[in-house]
Amino acid sequence: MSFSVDSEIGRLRQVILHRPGREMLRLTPQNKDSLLFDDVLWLERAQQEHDQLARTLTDRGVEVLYLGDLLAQTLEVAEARDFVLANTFNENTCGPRAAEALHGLMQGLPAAELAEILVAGATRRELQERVPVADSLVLSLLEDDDLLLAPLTNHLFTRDTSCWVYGGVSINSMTKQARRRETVNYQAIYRWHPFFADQEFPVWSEGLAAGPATVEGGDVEVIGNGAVLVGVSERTCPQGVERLASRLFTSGEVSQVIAVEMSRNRAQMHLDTVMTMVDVGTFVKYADLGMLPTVTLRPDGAGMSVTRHAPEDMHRVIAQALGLDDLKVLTTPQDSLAAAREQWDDGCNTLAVSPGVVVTYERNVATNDYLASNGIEVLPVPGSELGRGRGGPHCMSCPVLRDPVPAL
Ligand SMILES: NC(=O)NCCC[C@H](N)C(=O)O
Repeated sequence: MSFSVDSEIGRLRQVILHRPGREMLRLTPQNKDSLLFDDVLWLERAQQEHDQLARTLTDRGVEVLYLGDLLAQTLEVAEARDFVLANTFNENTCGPRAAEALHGLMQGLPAAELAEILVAGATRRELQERVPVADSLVLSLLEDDDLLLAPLTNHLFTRDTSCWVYGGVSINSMTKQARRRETVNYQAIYRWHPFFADQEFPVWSEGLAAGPATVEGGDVEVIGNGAVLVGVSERTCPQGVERLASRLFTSGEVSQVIAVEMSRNRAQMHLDTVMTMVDVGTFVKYADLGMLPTVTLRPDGAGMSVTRHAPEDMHRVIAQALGLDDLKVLTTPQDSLAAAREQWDDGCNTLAVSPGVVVTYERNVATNDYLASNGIEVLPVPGSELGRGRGGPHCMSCPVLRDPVPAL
């Protein structure tokens, strides 16, 4: 079988999710900001909510692959384990003394236990109980409950760290320190997990190697017809977009990339926090986003052409990329206070399971009603706990396989 995501809305067949786990128990009022959460969360309830998201998908025939399982199975492969450990426990991250001891300890753990620690992180106490290290300056300056290995609380948002674009995957270099180690885990999974290792597919970005040319998957929307929409945002920089575009153009699979120039702020950290595709030629869009400048990149000989468009042309530019005269843009009629609240709660962050059928957070009542009144089938899921990390169904899902959208 091969993997392919050639639209945002084709029938979803396979998706990677991450069920929140013990990493969330590390969140405190003191560290939540650096871990990119707005509050601590109640893990059991978050897991119930997440299970309901997964059930909603499986009820629609979607196969759910869990990141925790993929990582554990990957770590059974010796080369994968070496790669992950070398990029997690090394002299730059732990200092030479602790790195040596921890590397040795982790090499000996069963794969499932190691996978759990890599995501949940580890405190000085937890590590010292297993392998006492007397000569580490790094460990000696930590308190017992300080985290030497940070928890990966944002693995929950599987969309961002890797994203499938037509027949290949972009393993992304992440902007925020709290998310950089997620990339290590995905690089190992895509290279060594038998599910992926046995297949041929292009890798548009090899993760860590992209360094400061950051792209996050929440900014990448595969709108179809050989086009990709990418937000230039708080998280995705122009260098990253240009690099991704040149790889996509070389493959011949993509004929244009439209970069959307966004403001840089946390509430709108990725394009999918303000705008997602819900049906053929149809987007849901945050009321106060307005019209944004866009830049169209197209292959041009060995290079690319770069065409800037005024903000008022935003919808027309996207429509033309889809071969349409205009877009249908669904913007919930509500005052800007209500609109800002629903945007904060990921009202526009929908995950399509097929054209015109989307999973959304149930709390965004006005947006959900508006979508339904425009013929979109809404599958609401709870998100009171999950939403504390500022991501909705689109952020929490990495589609690996979608059917092509049937011709109208
Ligand atoms: N695509 C998305 O918008 N993902 C949400 C990511 C939330 C996460 N707490 C972050 O700040 O990166």
